Amino acid sequence: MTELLTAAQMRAIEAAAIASGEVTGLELMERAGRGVVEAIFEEWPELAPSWGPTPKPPEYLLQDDEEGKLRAVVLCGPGNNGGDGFVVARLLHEAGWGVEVFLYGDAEKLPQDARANYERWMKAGTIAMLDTYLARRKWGCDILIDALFGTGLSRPLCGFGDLFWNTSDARDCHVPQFGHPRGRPAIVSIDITSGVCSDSGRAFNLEDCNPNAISAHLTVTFHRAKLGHFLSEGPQYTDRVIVKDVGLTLRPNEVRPVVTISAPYANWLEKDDDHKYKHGHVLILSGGVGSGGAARLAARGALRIGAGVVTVGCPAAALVENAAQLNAVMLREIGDSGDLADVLGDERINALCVGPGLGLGDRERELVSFILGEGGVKPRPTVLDADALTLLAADQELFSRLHSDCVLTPHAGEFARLFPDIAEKLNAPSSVGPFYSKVDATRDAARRAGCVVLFKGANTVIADPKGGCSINTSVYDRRAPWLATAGSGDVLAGFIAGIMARQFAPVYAAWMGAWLHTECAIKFGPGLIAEDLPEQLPAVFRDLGV
Ligand SMILES: NC(=O)C1=CN([C@@H]2O[C@H](COP(=O)(O)OP(=O)(O)OC[C@H]3O[C@@H](n4cnc5c(N)ncnc54)[C@H](O)[C@@H]3O)[C@@H](O)[C@H]2O)[C@@H](O)CC1
Ligand SMILES: Nc1ncnc2c1ncn2[C@@H]1O[C@H](COP(=O)(O)OP(=O)(O)O)[C@@H](O)[C@H]1O
Ligand SMILES: [K+]
Repeated sequence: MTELLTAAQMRAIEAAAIASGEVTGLELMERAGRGVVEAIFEEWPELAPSWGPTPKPPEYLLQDDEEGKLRAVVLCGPGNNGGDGFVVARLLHEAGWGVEVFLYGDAEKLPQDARANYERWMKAGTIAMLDTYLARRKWGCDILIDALFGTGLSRPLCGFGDLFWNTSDARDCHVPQFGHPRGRPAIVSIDITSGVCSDSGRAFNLEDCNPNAISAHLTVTFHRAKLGHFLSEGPQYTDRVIVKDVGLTLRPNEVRPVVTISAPYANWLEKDDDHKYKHGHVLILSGGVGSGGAARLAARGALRIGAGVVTVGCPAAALVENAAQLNAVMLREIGDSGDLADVLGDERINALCVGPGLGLGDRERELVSFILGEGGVKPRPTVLDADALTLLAADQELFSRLHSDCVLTPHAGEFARLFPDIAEKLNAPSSVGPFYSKVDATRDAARRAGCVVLFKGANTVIADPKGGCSINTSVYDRRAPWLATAGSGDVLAGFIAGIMARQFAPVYAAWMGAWLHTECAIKFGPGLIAEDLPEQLPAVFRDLGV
């Protein structure tokens, strides 16, 4: 589990540390710059001063640099991100590199600590204006440091993205051992790639200029990753994010950070030596003839994840079709709410899953309404997905009966139907940051619904009504785009219902279900179809030590 911070939270942590006398701003900046240089040498060990024979620089560099030095270009902005850049320039220079620094903005207006590091750099080298670098249209370096803007960027930039498409010496820059096949230098962003909002991951866009953000091979951030590294377009602008410790202590009483979900403990998932009903009984409602596939996928997911018993309920006409496809999963006729009341008379049924392939007719509305307490039925932990979400979106009275043991699992389209105003705010073009993020939207939705909301996508955000929020990341080393395949959401709904049947609170069931779902996709790899997902669980459990 890793905490992810907003720019305001990071500033508050830094300010508290400085105010307490624990550290000065200047020392923090020095640690940040040192962290960047360390990360560069860790990422490309052949560049580190202690690494064996001096690496041979590319030929074009030898022409204008007889000493055969490695070269860095550092682009510094007008704030403290630029200050970090001056520190990196100085440290690389001390390590024997040829370093050129270009400044965007007015040196006289640099904030105090950045100004101090500007002065220190000026004793070692020179500074030119950024325009001269842009006009040169040559990379002229092995590593380019993006220290233009960090967490303080609040308005769109124009023109910096162009730098990466108009450079004539890109081919000459090809240095195979750096592993960048497009022939660019290694591009390293300090804190966050300039042009990306650190709270939302959205790029600051201006209509006439595209792209507006820098694309980096590596981003080095400090203390904790920022939300923008994971959300929205943020991950598209960097291949990797490394977090460097700068000696700050997070004060959890002062900030309530969003967390990334990590592997559940094995003992949470282990079963004790008890009988099947002690491991819970899930009821999944299915649609009519020809529409049972989604419920069957959910049922398979619920059973594999460890529910003791799983039952699918369907109309009489669909019994034969479902019976032909189900073995370990049980089957009951549920035509209307009377049938549902009979089945729910069995108190051992302790988790419900409703929505996948359900349908949108009167029968289905009646069933969802019954599950949500109409007629006095005891509310049980319930996953509402797919068609159940569409029914909720169309019926305010139904929506108002959601309770704290519900989990809503919308994808972006369902989210927009359920929470149109929130989705509009999330998708509205905006030029002033920080932008409203998927985290903000999911938190607002959970507060309104009064239950857990799991907002799906490459990054799935899970929020509870009290503001607790976590992200199941599926980017960087957990990338699994092949999970976007028909029916995979149905399996996820089944996973969550199965975990709730094992008596985990809805929010834990949501985050464990989402994490295991991605893990199953990673385990299988490309070519995955929804049916494959539950079948990966035994191997995933083995890896976890369950
Ligand atoms: N505060 C601290 O003590 C530390 C800060 N650190 C660094 O400082 C960064 C944050 O510094 P700042 O808050 O100064 O923010 P930035 O350096 O990200 O930039 C803020 C500056 O850019 C200007 N600006 C914003 N949008 C602009 C635009 N579109 N065009 C032109 N100018 C624009 C602002 O008016 C402000 O002057 C972090 O990302 C991190 O790299 C690190 O050195 C660690 C210590
Ligand atoms: N690019 C992606 N990378 C990783 N996971 C993704 C990506 N796109 C979608 N997913 C995941 O795939 C699942 C798709 O669910 P959903 O949209 O409900 O599909 P369906 O209705 O076909 O089952 C969700 O769990 C979602 O988080
Ligand atoms: K930056």
